[in-house]
Amino acid sequence: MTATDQGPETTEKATTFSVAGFTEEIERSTAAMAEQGRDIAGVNGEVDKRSLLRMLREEKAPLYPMLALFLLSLSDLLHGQAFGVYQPDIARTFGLGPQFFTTVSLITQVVALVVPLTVARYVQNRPARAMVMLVSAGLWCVLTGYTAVIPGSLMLTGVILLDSATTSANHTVSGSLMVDLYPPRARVRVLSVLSMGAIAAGLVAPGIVFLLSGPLALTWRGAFLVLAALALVCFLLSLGLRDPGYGTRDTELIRAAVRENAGAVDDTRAVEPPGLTVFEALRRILAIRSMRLLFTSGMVGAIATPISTYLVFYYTDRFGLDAAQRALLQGSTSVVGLLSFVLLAPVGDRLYQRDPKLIFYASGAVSLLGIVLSAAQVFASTVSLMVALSLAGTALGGLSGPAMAVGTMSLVPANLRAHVGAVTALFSLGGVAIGTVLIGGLAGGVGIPLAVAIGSVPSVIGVLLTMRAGRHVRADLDSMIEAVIEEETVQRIHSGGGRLPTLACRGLDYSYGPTQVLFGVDFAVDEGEMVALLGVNGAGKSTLLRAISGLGLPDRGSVRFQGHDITYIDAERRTELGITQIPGGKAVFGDLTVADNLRCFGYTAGRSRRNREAAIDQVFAGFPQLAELRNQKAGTLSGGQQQMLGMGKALILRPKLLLIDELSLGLAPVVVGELLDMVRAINAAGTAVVLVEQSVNVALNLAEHAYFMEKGQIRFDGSSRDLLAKTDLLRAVFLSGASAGDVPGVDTEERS
Ligand SMILES: Nc1ncnc2c1ncn2[C@@H]1O[C@H](COP(=O)(O)OP(=O)(O)OP(=O)(O)O)[C@@H](O)[C@H]1O
Repeated sequence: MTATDQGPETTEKATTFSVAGFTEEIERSTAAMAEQGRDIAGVNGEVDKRSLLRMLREEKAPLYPMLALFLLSLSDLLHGQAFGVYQPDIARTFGLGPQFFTTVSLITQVVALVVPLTVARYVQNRPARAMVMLVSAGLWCVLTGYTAVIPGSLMLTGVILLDSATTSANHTVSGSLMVDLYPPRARVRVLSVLSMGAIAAGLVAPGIVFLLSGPLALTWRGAFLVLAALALVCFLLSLGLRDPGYGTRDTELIRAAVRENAGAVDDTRAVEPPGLTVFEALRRILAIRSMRLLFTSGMVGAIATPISTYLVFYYTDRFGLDAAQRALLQGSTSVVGLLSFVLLAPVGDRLYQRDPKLIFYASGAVSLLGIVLSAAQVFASTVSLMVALSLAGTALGGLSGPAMAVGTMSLVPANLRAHVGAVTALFSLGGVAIGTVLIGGLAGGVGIPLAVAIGSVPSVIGVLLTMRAGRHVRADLDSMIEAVIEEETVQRIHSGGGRLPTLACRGLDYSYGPTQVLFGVDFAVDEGEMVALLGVNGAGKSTLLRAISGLGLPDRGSVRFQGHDITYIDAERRTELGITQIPGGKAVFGDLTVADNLRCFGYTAGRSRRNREAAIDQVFAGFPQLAELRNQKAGTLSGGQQQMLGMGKALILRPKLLLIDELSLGLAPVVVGELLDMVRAINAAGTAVVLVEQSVNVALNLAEHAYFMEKGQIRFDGSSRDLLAKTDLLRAVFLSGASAGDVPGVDTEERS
């Protein structure tokens, strides 16, 4: 539970309900396992001083996957390079102008947006990342080979698009696969080695292309054939790459530790977490505060992306650099980048292991320096100064690059890590689009030097956001680890024969914008139970219902339905799972007739026409008043009749959990009586009910189990009878003037 200085300190527990034990068991387990979880996840602050090779040997992490990942990136690079270099020759052969390539490139941008999200969703609950990479690499061979004999521009378009799709698919899964292949403390160094490999290959690839077109005098078709053969070699050598499964070297080990702690041998998962849709996965990732800041930082920072293109033009014009000199500058940048990885990546790794937030700060500092150096280039008076400034920026990149990439992945649940790249691409594409217009406009208007200086401002804001993200990283890593422990504890409780509550909310924090209104709320409802949720105006009752029904997302904590984590599941999917909410006073479609309103609920339940009409007849039998008004528009009904119609929703959907907000508000006692009879009948048929009420009488007459909320916290969790004895709590409700009824145990004097 979140410690907070707001609101009351403790929850009074008057009676122990079976569900209370559930939340407490999870609380105990997460507290007991947190330190071990951090240790397994490699974020306990201890720096592992073993050499990479020794660590990999001791932790039984083979080198082969690293080699395969390198070969696949090499293959990616070679065929990409070939397209880049031979584009003008291909264009000449088919009589194509730059228009053709810019149009195709625009479509590839769309592909690059759609494919990552689709692939990330595909692999979310399937360890198929190695397969995605190998299929992509296989297709590159075919596409590169086919390009050698390509007949015309139509097929060329197809090849370019398929190539872009497979490249995006490959990039989407590679980082997440590497993370699962190697132990947490080796990851930054493994990624550094792979990055160095990619830079080295980037230096060699142009040489190969030069060799093919220069000394060997091959046409572009011949060169593509040779490159296809090289890609084939890379593909064949990588065929042994396998997906080890999600979280095998972190979250699965934490789960095993929880099992061991519980003395359990059975590792089956009785309560499978429901898969998330793309939208739900995005919501899940964006609910992580540091990730939200990082994505925003990425978007804002990307505004400056076009600056590098303008700088190239600027060098060329100002210092008259020819192609060879530009290539030399490019080559030296790669060499400096390589050195930077060799020398600085180990420092970044140590910083990350000591405290992940340090790498966020270091990354911010490096970027800030990079921005200053890049802006200073436009004011350099000589080529050598300009080159020195450009290289100085690159020289620092190795410090934070790999550690930031690993740190970012570690914040996200294992099976959603492939989504990180996809979301990053989405955000930065927005930034690039803004930057293209902004920097382009500025360069034309005020000249390149001033445009570069002004364009650097968003980058500085991006840096500040990255540093701010660093402040939340520790808490977010802990939440991730806690969620894994909680998930496994639920499995243990279930497989140990324990009962899972119908609903269990744990440690819910909820905010509207900057205002936090729920503070560490624990709330559970047993199977078939009727629970009253009481509290004064503004205590947070409706907000809690929002988090349960999926109308709003908590900042922290979990919502479980029959053991399944549904915290980030869409409201409609919750309805399908069996959660229905009847919101106070606004439960109907005013423009539709009574009968059509009921039919709408029937469609939601996906019932057959016959069953739907039978269920509607049942509602009319329960509320004869509604039967008489069946063809009247719902908006013209009285408040009580509208509530009856709303209640019809529950009769038709037959949920497992029914949430009712303010049933009795403003209604005549006789109407309330009728509605309550129906609530009793629904509950007696097996539906668990949460009744949010301000009328203490109504709630406590109906429910045996009651919660009392105050200032966003649960103040009381126990039997209604015991709550009635808490006159100090109930007085607050009365003083708010919400109830007119008499409450046994609260005399008139106390109420005044
Ligand atoms: N959409 C919103 N935007 C901003 N603040 C909100 C919003 N909805 C509720 N709040 C605030 O959140 C707090 C909790 O409100 P909530 O409606 O959950 O309380 P409640 O216990 O259900 O009270 P009531 O019975 O008055 O609805 C209140 O301070 C309220 O002003």
